[in-house]
Amino acid sequence: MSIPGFGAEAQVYSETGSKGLVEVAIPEGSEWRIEVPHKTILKFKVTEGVAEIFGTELPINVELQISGTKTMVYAPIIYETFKNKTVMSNESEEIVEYLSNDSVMANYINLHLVVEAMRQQVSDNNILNPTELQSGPRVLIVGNGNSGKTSLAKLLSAYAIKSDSTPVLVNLNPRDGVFSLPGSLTATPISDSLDVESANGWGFTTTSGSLFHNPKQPIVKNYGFVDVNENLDLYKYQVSKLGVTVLSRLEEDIACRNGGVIIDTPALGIKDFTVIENIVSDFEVNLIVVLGNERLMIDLKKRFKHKSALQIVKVPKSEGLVEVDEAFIRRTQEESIKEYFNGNYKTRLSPFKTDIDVNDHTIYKCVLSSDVNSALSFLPAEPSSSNLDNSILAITQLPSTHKSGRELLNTSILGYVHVSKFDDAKGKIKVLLPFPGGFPRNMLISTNIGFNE
Ligand SMILES: Nc1ncnc2c1ncn2[C@@H]1O[C@H](COP(=O)(O)OP(=O)(O)OP(=O)(O)O)[C@@H](O)[C@H]1O
Repeated sequence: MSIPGFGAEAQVYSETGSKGLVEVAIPEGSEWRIEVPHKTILKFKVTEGVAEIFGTELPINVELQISGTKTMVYAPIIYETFKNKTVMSNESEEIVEYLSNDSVMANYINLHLVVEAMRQQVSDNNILNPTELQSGPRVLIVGNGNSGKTSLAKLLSAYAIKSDSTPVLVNLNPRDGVFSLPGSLTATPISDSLDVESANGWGFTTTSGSLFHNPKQPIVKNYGFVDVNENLDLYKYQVSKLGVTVLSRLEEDIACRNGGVIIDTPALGIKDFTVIENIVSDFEVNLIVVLGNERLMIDLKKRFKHKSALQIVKVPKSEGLVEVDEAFIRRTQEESIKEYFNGNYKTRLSPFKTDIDVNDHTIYKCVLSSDVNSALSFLPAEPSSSNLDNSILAITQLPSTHKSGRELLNTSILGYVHVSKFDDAKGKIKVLLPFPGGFPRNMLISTNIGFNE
């Protein structure tokens, strides 16, 4: 047996007696890495000690279910020499799981402590000098694709909650859809724990029913595509509008002001410097965290050398990162869309199907940069079954009385509906709403996000 803290060897305990139940003891500082395919469910519970998934502490003796995910359970402390235990029922050959003591979590925890110290300094100042209020750290996470940016954003958010801070989490990766659907850019004040069982590990937004975790309420900007290069001008525009909203939230809300901002991004390299530069100025970023890319850190330091207040640090990438292919990403997006309307095994939602008359609504569509001269616009959509069936429509905050598509650029999104069928003859759209109620007479945007029920 190895000594905890001294390169403890991974150990998976054998059967506990009941069929299919396996006990796993996770040594302090080790990770239990798990890959569960879609449609396969892994049930497990922590029976002793302390275990967390990207910073979110798992409850003791509560069975959890995860599916369609690649993740890890981390044991941060020694608990009675080595007894951070989980029990899992693993009857599927397809689940990959192993223990590893090669973890970068200590670096990430240190990063959290640095960020938390910045918050503490700001909150002390804001108590002592209420006339000269400062804002907490605005942290931008950048790196290559699959470098662990989202995992680090989850971890910094989860640890911030544990430290009683309320940061605003900004997701600028339209592929993910955080507390919203893919295609959106969101900013969400985080004051309660994340739901590790949800489709993408973040959790639910507000619903009509009760939830196990407090729902999070994001401000949502519609981009409408999953790839930032589909319409880079529109992407940058929406990012800057979101920046204005976030900074004004910080002005108004002292808890968020002290908590600062955590920004997750799509894969960005030095060739995307203008995008990074825009984000830095839109969100008044004062700390850039580069994930495992020395060259990018050095290049950013050179380019930003005129900004003395901007710190740029590098943290290592995890060895546990797994390649996630396009098919897996698409399935995860589908699962999060399904969850948005129907909930999951713990939270059953009651989506509502209704018909709306196309003549009562104004529908605009997102445009590809390659299709138009000015990419900064939404164009009136010609409703037809070929472009509306099995698609997602965004309901904007703008009443239908507004007649200009230009104003759509400055509005936010109330929510999304799914179009299952458009009846060309009758001009009726069959839509699925997340919860019952009248369909708002607001302007609609047809997105490029498709979904088959
Ligand atoms: N230590 C770890 N052990 C096991 N899996 C991990 C670990 N860290 C991250 N992962 C998984 O690796 C995958 C890629 O990580 P993540 O999504 O955080 O990267 P990313 O840089 O945000 O990716 P992208 O650029 O595609 O948005 C995810 O499925 C994540 O859950």
